[in-house]
Amino acid sequence: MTIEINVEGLSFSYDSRNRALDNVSFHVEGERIGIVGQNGSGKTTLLSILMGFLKPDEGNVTINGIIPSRERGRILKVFAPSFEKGRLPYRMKVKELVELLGKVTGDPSGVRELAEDIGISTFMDKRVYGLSSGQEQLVWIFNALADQNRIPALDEPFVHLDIHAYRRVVKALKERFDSYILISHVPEDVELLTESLVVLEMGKVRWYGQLSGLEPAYEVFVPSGANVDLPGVLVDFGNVLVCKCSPELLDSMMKDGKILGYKRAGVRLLYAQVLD
Ligand SMILES: Nc1ncnc2c1ncn2[C@@H]1O[C@H](COP(=O)(O)OP(=O)(O)OP(=O)(O)O)[C@@H](O)[C@H]1O
Repeated sequence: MTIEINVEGLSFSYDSRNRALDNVSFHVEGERIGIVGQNGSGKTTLLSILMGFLKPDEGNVTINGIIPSRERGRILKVFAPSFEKGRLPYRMKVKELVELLGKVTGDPSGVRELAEDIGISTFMDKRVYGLSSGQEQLVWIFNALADQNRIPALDEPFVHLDIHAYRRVVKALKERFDSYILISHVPEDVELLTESLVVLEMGKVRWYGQLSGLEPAYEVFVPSGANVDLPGVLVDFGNVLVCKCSPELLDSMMKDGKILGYKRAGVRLLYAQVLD
């Protein structure tokens, strides 16, 4: 399902001193929407407004034609949000939550399969208060992915996850859902997992649009002694340099065998420019 978000002149303050969102306007449309920005840039606040948990001080917001501040019940029928600092019933055992979500969604076997796939079946007998941060985060993600009829809206879902859990969650998300909203401060996650993007900085929108419209760019890893004409050096590790690179330059450096590795970095470079 396509997600369409329209935001016009949105401002929100938690207190009189700081504006968490300051006259924000953007339009994004697509199946997989990313919201990226540095710490404190307003990502969670924006998602809380989109999901109807906070009311804008000023401005207009619609998501798939729904006005979240007026129609919270409707929003939560369409979207399943998962926040980084969520609240779960603390005394509940994980297996009780799995059973409950099985009943609520009417798909107990699908829900048990999801629990298995993302790895929470290994700590089913624990109560929520006894979970590690990563385990608790997995339970939150499980909660948001349990109902396949709702679109997950995930706030920093990978922060506490180890590489195995990260891979399992990404696989479950991509296999089960065509559409989702993903908030992250990690540009690589957004680049790999989304198609349409909003970049926030200090409560303002700095860029929005389709990732396909971004110029392809790479970061290459080069030994510092290599005799190469290097473009912008981003990081100097002493023995290895990380450099910004166009697709053409990457191609010729690869033919010359002069690089140790490379990765796609369109969003990272955009993000760095925005923050410069
Ligand atoms: N409950 C709150 N009370 C007061 N100020 C808050 C509250 N929650 C967030 N803020 C402030 O609002 C601003 C935006 O915070 P928000 O949590 O939306 O940012 P974020 O981009 O999600 O950050 P992070 O990547 O660190 O999670 C920050 O300056 C933050 O200090």
